[in-house]
Amino acid sequence: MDRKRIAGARLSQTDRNLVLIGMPGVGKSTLGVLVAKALSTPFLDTDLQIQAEHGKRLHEIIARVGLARFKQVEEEAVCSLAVTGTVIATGGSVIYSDRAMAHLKAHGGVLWLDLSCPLLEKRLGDLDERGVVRAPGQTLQDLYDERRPLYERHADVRVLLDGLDHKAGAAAIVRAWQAWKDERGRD
Ligand SMILES: Nc1ncnc2c1ncn2[C@@H]1O[C@H](COP(=O)(O)OP(=O)(O)O)[C@@H](O)[C@H]1O
Ligand SMILES: O=C(O)C1=C[C@@H](OP(=O)(O)O)[C@@H](O)[C@H](O)C1
Ligand SMILES: [Mg+2]
Repeated sequence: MDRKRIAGARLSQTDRNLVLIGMPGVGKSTLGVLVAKALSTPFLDTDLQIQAEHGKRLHEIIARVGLARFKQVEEEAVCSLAVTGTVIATGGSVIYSDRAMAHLKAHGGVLWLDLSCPLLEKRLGDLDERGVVRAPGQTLQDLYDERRPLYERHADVRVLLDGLDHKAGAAAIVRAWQAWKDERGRD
């Protein structure tokens, strides 16, 4: 379906995308797949789209083009999405782009996956190997403090994942999604 048709269409409730945002390592990509399986929807990971377009890993793209350009690349990739009824895992830095977030929100509900910073720290290895949009010397805690208000601002719902394994985390997301739709009178 092309973007014009989506923009002009009245999305039915089931057409809404379920959009996952949150810090790197919180589980958007892995839990997103489980949620898509549970809801019998397609799954799309914007990071994988960007990697496939460039034929490179994210940290290599960031190293090559720099942080500012990477944010533009991410914004362009997100703004060109034209899917419906899909679980979308975003990259953790997408919330720096108001334009990307507006595009995602126009066609979806946004769930912020949150995990306390010490738990996140335990889970993540070398941030440089992972490829994270951060200034030199910025710690994970610094990044969490910087981004928390942005995730909060852009999210329709926050899902706290502390103490939940993959299965329980995915189930919590599905519950939060259904509750959000029920609250808004959606199916
Ligand atoms: N609920 C969870 N409990 C334990 N480990 C998890 C959980 N969710 C994700 N992980 C692990 O954390 C790592 C990062 O997950 P990933 O989905 O890549 O995060 P993101 O896409 O948000 O950066 C992966 O190794 C994944 O298996
Ligand atoms: O938070 C970030 O700065 C980033 C997170 C990555 O995705 P995940 O959130 O899936 O790790 C990826 O988009 C990119 O390397 C930048
Ligand atoms: Mg991911």
